[in-house]
Amino acid sequence: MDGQATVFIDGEAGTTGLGIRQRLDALPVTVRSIAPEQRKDAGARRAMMESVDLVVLCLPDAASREAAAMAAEIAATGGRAPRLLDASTAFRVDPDWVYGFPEMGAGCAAQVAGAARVSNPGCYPTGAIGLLRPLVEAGLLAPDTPLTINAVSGYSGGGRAMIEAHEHDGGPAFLLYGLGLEHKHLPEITRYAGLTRAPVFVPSVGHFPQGMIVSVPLHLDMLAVPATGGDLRAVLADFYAGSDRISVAEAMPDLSAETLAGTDLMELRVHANESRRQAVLTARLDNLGKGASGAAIQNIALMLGLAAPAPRAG
Ligand SMILES: NC(=O)C1=CN([C@@H]2O[C@H](COP(=O)(O)OP(=O)(O)OC[C@H]3O[C@@H](n4cnc5c(N)ncnc54)[C@H](OP(=O)(O)O)[C@@H]3O)[C@@H](O)[C@H]2O)C=CC1
Ligand SMILES: CC(=O)N[C@@H](CCC(=O)OP(=O)(O)O)C(=O)O
Repeated sequence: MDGQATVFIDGEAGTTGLGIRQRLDALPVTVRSIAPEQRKDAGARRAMMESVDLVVLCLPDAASREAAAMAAEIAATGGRAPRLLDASTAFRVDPDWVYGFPEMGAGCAAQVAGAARVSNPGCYPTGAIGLLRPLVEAGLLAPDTPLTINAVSGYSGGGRAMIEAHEHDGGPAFLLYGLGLEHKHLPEITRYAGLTRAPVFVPSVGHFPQGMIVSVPLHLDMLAVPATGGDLRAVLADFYAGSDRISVAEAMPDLSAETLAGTDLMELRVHANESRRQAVLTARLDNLGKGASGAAIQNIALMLGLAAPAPRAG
């Protein structure tokens, strides 16, 4: 690639787009932006697409699908189609897209680096897969274990509309939702955690802007082999030993969801009570950091062959 790579963020003014725009200042790339009044103009977006190396889609699912179709049409008609990184849920389990979770295992970063289309992981799945996949791979959790995942997110997880609802109208202090048990993140959690049985997923949103905890209660006797909380912790610590963003931390008596707001970090913990043979696994992250824009900047750097910037660490 001659000169600096060019990047267009479709949805730059949105919550995730803004976080990516700010982080791009740390990379040697040229960011091309669309005039705000043209941000939904299909012709202007198409022209921008044809002029850059990478388009980052920070749009609702339907608009992402339209944008990806536009890129495919550019390619099919002999135009210069860009590579795509999509922040939405639209393509997370699509076989034509690479799932952009570089820490998920050997070879994942290289797959992202070589891909034409990369799907950025969801915020809740980053915590859930981060906790569960190493334990399934190690044979401690059978793929068909009946699991429950509880989670709480800051209200920025619902994008501009939910931010406005909380900041102008005063949203609910705590809302349990997704009680139809069909949350949009279930397919990617199930697939990339290596499970064959979909977990019961119970998300919630609190009246705070940013931050997230994903937690998985376990009876240790449900494990596939006899093991202690210390064994679970050792597997996780070994899995993430080389990561500068995901760490395995000491168990705590309580956890605040907001502590990692503003960072690109994720902390995993195993809180075990051996005499009861019980444990709770937790992942704490910023839904807008490692759960969205922080992960996107890792994927952008990989796709463009650049060193990832140091993670925001608060
Ligand atoms: N918030 C979070 O924690 C996370 C969000 N995501 C995903 O990122 C994506 C963006 O979410 P988020 O940033 O929160 O949402 P926002 O609502 O904050 O931003 C979406 C942006 O897209 C623009 N937009 C909507 N429709 C179109 C269109 N047809 N053409 C061009 N622009 C359009 C919106 O403009 P306007 O406001 O004027 O309509 C807005 O600027 C979603 O798919 C979401 O699932 C991923 C991980 C975490
Ligand atoms: C609090 C809240 O509403 N959260 C959103 C998830 C965040 C999001 O937009 O999903 P992605 O991370 O997959 O893009 C939800 O449950 O639908």
